[in-house]
Amino acid sequence: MDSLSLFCTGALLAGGLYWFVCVLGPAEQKGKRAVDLSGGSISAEKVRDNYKQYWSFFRRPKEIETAEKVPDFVDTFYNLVTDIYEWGWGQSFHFSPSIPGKSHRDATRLHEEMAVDLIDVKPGDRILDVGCGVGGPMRAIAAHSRAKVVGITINDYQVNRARMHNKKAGLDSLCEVVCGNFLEMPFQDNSFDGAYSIEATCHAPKLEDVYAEVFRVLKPGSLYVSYEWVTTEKYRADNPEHVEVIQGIERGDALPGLRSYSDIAEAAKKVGFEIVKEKDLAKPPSLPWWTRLKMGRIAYWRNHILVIVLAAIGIAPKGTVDVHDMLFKTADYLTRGGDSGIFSPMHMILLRKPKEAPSKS
Ligand SMILES: C=C(CC[C@@H](C)[C@H]1CC[C@H]2C3=CC[C@H]4[C@H](C)[C@@H](O)CC[C@]4(C)[C@H]3CC[C@]12C)C(C)C
Ligand SMILES: C[S@@+](CC[C@H](N)C(=O)[O-])C[C@H]1O[C@@H](n2cnc3c(N)ncnc32)[C@H](O)[C@@H]1O
Repeated sequence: MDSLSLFCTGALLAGGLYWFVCVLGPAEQKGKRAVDLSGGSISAEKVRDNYKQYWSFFRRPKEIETAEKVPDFVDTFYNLVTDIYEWGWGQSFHFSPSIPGKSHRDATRLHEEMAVDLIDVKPGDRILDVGCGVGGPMRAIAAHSRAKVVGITINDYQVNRARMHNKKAGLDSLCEVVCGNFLEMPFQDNSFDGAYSIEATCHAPKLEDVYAEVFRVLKPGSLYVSYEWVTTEKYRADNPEHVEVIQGIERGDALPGLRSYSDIAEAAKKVGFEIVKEKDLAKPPSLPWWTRLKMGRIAYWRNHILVIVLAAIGIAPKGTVDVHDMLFKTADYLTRGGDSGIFSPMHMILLRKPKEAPSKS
C-alpha cells in the first residue's frame, strides 16, 4: 500500500470513528439514538402533515385561546418532539438553574428533588405528577422520597416511553403512568397526598382549569407545587422585541399563550388554594438556566446535519427536519427570553388545599 492510500484509509477510519462516537453517539442520550428518531405515535409518512397541522393552529390564535382543541394540538406537538427531546436533552423535559461544579444531570435532579421536598411527603404516600413527560422527574422523585408517583400525560407515546424507562430503572413498583387530560383527570376526589407539576401546566388554556382539577383530587391539608412558565415584571407588551421573543417561545413550545407571573397566585386562589410560598427560582443568586441551551449550539448544528442525512436516506421521517429546525429556532427565543429576563420557566408556587372547606356565607 502506498503512502497516499494509507493516508486515505486512515482518514476514512478516523472520520468514521468520529461520526460514530460524536455524531451518532450520545449527546444527552439515555436510551435514544439519532437512528431511532420517530414521529411518536404518528406514522412516518404523516409526520410532515402533522407538523403543518401544528403550525396551522397559530394562524387562528383566537381559536386556540378558547377551543377544547388545545389538548389535541399539544398531543400532536409531543408526538413530533418527544424523541428529539430525549435524544438531545435527556428524560427530563424541563430547565433548571446552573450549579457551579455540577453536571446538567445533577442540576436537573436537584431541581426535581426540591419539588418533592417542598410538598413534604412520606415514603408510601401517593402523589401526582401533572404532565409527566417520559418520567425523568417521576423516577428521580420516587427514588428520593420513596413515595408512589402517579403521572399523567396526554401523549400515549410518552406513556409507553415512561413505562419502559420505569421498568428499566427498577422503579415500576413506585411509578405508574396514565394517559389522560389533566383538565379532566380520571382520578377520584381527595385521593392524593401531594402533587407537583414541572413546566407542564403552561399548556393549559386556562390555569384555573388545571388547578381546579388538582385541587379536587388532593386530600384536604395536602400540598401542591408547580414550576410555571411566565413572563416576568420586565416584560413590556409595547416592546416589539419582547413580543417577538414571547411569540417565538409560544409557537415553538405549543403554548396557548404565556401568562404573566402575576396571574399565577390569582388562579390558585380562585379555585380555593392557600398560597404557602411563591418565588421565581430563576432569579439571582440562581445561575442562568439558559446556559445549557447556549452551550449546546454547536451540537444543534451537528444534530441538524445528522437529521437531514437520516431523513434523506429514509431512516428518519421526512418532517423531522422541519421539527428540528423549529426547535433550533425555539432554543434561540428561549435564550433571548432568559438573557433579557422577560421570561422564566421556573416561577415556583407552593399551594395548600385547606383542611376544611371555607364556609359559605
Ligand atoms: C417545558 C417545555 C420544554 C422545555 C425544554 C425541555 C425544551 C425547549 C426547547 C427544546 C430544545 C431545543 C433545541 C433542540 C436542539 C435543536 C436539538 O438538536 C436537540 C434537542 C433540543 C436541545 C431541544 C431539547 C428540549 C428543549 C430544551 C415546553 C415544551 C413547555
Ligand atoms: C414540557 S413537558 C414536561 C414533562 C415533565 N414534567 C418533565 O419535566 O419531564 C409537558 C408535559 O405536559 C403534558 N401535558 C400537556 N398538556 C396536557 C394535558 N392537557 N393533559 C395531560 N398532560 C398534558 C405533556 O404531554 C408533557 O408530558
